[in-house]
Amino acid sequence: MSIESNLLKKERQNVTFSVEELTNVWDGGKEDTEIRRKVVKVFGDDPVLKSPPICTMTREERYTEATRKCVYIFRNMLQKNGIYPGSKEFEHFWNAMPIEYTLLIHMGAFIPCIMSFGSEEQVAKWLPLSANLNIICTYAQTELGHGSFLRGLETEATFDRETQEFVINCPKVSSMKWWPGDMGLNANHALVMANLIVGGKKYGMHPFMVQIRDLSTHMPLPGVTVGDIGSKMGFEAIDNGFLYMKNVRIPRENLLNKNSEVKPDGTYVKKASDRLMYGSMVNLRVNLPKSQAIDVLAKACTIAIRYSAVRRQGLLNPGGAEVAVLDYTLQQHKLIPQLATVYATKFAGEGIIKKHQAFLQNMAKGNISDLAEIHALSASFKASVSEQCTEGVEVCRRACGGHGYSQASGLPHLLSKVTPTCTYEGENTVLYLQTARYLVKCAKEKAADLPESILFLVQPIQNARGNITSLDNLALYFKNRAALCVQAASKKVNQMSNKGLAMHEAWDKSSVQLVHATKAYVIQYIFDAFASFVKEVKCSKSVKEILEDLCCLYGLHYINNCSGDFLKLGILTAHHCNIAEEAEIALLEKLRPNAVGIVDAFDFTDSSMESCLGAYDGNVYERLFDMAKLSPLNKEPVHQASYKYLRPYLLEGRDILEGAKSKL
Ligand SMILES: CCCCCCCCCCCCCC(=O)SCCNC(=O)CCNC(=O)[C@H](O)C(C)(C)COP(=O)(O)OP(=O)(O)OC[C@H]1O[C@@H](n2cnc3c(N)ncnc32)[C@H](O)[C@@H]1OP(=O)(O)O
Ligand SMILES: Cc1cc2nc3c(=O)[nH]c(=O)nc-3n(C[C@H](O)[C@H](O)[C@H](O)COP(=O)(O)OP(=O)(O)OC[C@H]3O[C@@H](n4cnc5c(N)ncnc54)[C@H](O)[C@@H]3O)c2cc1C
Repeated sequence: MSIESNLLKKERQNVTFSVEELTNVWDGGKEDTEIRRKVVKVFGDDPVLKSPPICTMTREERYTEATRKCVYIFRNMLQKNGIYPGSKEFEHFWNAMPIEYTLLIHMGAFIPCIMSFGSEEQVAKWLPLSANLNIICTYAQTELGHGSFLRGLETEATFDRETQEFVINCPKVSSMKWWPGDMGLNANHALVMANLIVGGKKYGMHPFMVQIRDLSTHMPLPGVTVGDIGSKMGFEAIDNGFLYMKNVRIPRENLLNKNSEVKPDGTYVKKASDRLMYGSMVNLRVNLPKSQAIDVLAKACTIAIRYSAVRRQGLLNPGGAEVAVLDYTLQQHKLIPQLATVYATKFAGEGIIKKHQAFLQNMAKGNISDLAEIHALSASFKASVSEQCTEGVEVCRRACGGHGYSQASGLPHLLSKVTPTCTYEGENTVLYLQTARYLVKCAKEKAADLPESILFLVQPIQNARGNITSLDNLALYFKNRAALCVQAASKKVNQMSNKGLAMHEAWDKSSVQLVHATKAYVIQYIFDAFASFVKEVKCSKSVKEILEDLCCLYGLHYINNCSGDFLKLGILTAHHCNIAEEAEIALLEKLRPNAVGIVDAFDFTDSSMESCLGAYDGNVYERLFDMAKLSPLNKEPVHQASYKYLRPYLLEGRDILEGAKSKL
């Protein structure tokens, strides 16, 4: 056993709680852990799902491998192993997925969309075809020229009464669809968001099913120009695409018409609120943070903490032995708060998923009264979580020094996976502003008219009592800060508008404060949800203590990072801030011996991380060397480029050196 493996073994011997029990809490119960492990095992044992490490493959190989595996998973594995949407197994399915996958938009965005936008007949037609991969469909909303401002989308769907068809057109280069996943190479259909035009009148954005490729040859259909947009910062296995449509005709029935319809005579019938057009985005904003951001940070923490426990560099005691870098307070200050973020966002996110499910049940009965609240909550939650996780993964990457820059660490891959979560499914600033709009409205309402999650905005500020680092007091500080920030931002909007500025100008001039206030709102939500979870969870004293410490650390770390705000608003004094700072450092020291145990509890398999630094056995140096040997550049002892371009000068060098030698 290597020295490094031994070091991790010792770390595990010092853990003071049951790792298995914390895994159960993380998964949602013992039974869930068993189900997740069963699913992970089925995937892990299957030889068809084995691939070379991604850092040894070209983009084309990565796309091909990911497509091969995903077709196999979706066509052969899910049904055979009882992994159906809605089942417990399906909830844990993301944990088992290969490190790179395609068909994500088809399965994760298009299928939920057809179910929310399609009539019963349309769902009956398209759902089985798409579930069986008989058609591959992308979600084509964003255009080259517009992504955030959906009213600016330019693609048109004009009704032709004579032929009972819609004619789809991208009038300008800027109107072509750009970015949709699975569209460049795999899709033969696109759910196109286009402006509906009937009899010269514009009705705004509507969803249309458009066939883009021939069903037998897979060649683009007449009028369709489609392809891959090229290499990106990450997502290299995915064929994000462009789609340019010129006079593409589709039958009238291809307008997804659960919420609105065009009758054969051209009459436009609106059946439900326009807002439901945005429903698919709410659905993804609620559901994607867990698999695309929180789990990504959890993996980065696992890699960085295991590595920091075996990486020995420098001395703490002059004359003593070299220490693991995790023993430095500053390394703990980088990494352990990231663990707290993983826990806080995961448990807060579960609350939002439950709220969304309740909303969907009410919507099925025709009640959409909670739409504004769930939109505001999901928009700011997606924005805040993606931001926190992206920053966290980069902290983990840099905390691994030089090796964190190597693809072999697995960290660059995780960073390039998490960073676009700040952009897709709504650019974060744009989403924060959406929530701000809701908060400013709520701040003017009477308590009786507000949902419980927002009541604190209009209630009197309460003072904290007793220990300033208790979870109750921390929750109160966050609530007070959010309420004061929202009130201040609303006041600024009103003052500017009272001075004579038009509302949109007053809004823009206040937007820095509005986004700041929204961030304060969503952090209080996350902290409150995590603190409530910690209070209520049934588990042993030792596991509860870990969760309480992580929750307290989440609060303190945040407060210490923006203490100026708390001081400015009069919520904390300088004395309180000093106490908070010392309390955070004390918590880091307390959690340090359990850090490896806490990341072990995530229970990630080595193959799900593909990291030489983060493997369970801690054998980092041998793994790095083995991976370097697999580099395609090492295939031959002399690379052609060195031979071709350098050799003439090297030969000159040889002659000079050997000439010098013969003169001696
Ligand atoms: C398990 C599953 C995992 C799956 C993993 C998949 C991985 C995925 C991988 C990658 C996937 C990537 C896939 C992709 O990236 S797909 C592309 C995603 N694109 C976006 O998200 C675009 C972002 N832009 C927008 O959402 C809109 O244009 C906004 C909202 C910004 C403005 O728009 P607009 O200018 O038209 O509207 P308005 O501001 O006048 O507001 C009008 C009113 O509407 C209300 N409103 C606005 N929005 C919503 C809403 N959503 N629900 C309910 N209500 C909403 C709003 O509060 C206001 O209400 P009120 O104040 O008047 O009362
Ligand atoms: C990896 C990836 C996958 C994607 N997959 C899909 C897909 O499957 N389907 C699909 O349709 N789209 C997809 N997209 C597109 C994505 O949804 C958009 O890029 C996203 O919505 C942001 O829009 P934008 O690019 O127009 O940004 P812009 O809005 O142009 O943002 C540029 C800057 O302008 C700022 N800004 C914009 N509006 C405002 C405002 N009102 N106030 C203040 N600041 C503002 C933003 O904050 C940002 O700083 C994907 C994108 C990526 C990166």
